[in-house]
Amino acid sequence: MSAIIELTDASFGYGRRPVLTGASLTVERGEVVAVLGPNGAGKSTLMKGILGLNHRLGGMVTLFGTPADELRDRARIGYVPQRHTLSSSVRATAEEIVESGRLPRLGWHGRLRATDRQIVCRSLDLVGLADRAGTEVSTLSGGQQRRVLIARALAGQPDVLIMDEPTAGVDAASQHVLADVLGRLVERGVTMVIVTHELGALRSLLSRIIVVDRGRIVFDGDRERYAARRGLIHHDHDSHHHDLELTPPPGAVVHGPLDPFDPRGRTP
Ligand SMILES: Nc1ncnc2c1ncn2[C@@H]1O[C@H](COP(=O)(O)OP(=O)(O)OP(=O)(O)O)[C@@H](O)[C@H]1O
Repeated sequence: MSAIIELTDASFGYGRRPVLTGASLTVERGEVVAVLGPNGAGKSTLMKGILGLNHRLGGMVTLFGTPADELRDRARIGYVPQRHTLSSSVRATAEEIVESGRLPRLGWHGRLRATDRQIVCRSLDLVGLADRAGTEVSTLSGGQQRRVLIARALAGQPDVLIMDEPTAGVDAASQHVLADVLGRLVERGVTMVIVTHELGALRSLLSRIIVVDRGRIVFDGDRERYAARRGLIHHDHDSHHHDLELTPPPGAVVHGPLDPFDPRGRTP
């Protein structure tokens, strides 16, 4: 069976400016991959690159065995963007928001049928918000809104869920609830790529860890290998990254030739 995501020497950026270069990686069905790295390293750029939301400046992206540009069924990839909560001006219930995630799956008639409604209910249930279906989202907490957005992505029945910092900016209690939600998805075999600053409660769920630093993938391995190499990782306490701020450790996976450009050296 083909890999869900396959990048071969891929470079992504904005306009013609490269931000992440020489990225090669494969995500197989059922894997749960964390993407770690300091602020501005290029983690979101990597996610957006996979989704085709920025410019690919080189290399190949293959999704479900098809070159990304030729993939018709975009709904196969669920995406929960970074720092995304719902605006207080959104007047919709949790259920209505989750229903909107079902739109790409509706037939020509464009109406929700009984099976669609069941999927919407199940998605809300999976994120622990079944009892809030009729609640206005603007009255929900930040953590609950994030869960509504995860449910919206799930309602599209994606083959892979890409989440950019699902636990960022929510309180500790909500972080644990979110980790439980992700745990339930792992039990169901949902393939996930999760950008995160802290492995924290997610650690036990992960099958692989990828580290991005200064626009390069500098580590790609399982939890054991990551734990073994962590000692080689240099901590920077000025950063709000609790897990790491690193320079490429010896033997790290660095694809392609070293790149002279350093995104952090640039003026915004
Ligand atoms: N839309 C954009 N247009 C131009 N440059 C951008 C854009 N988005 C990000 N960048 C630049 O790309 C670089 C990497 O940013 P990116 O958001 O990918 O990092 P990140 O690792 O996700 O950081 P963080 O942990 O802070 O979210 C930064 O220098 C940033 O300024």
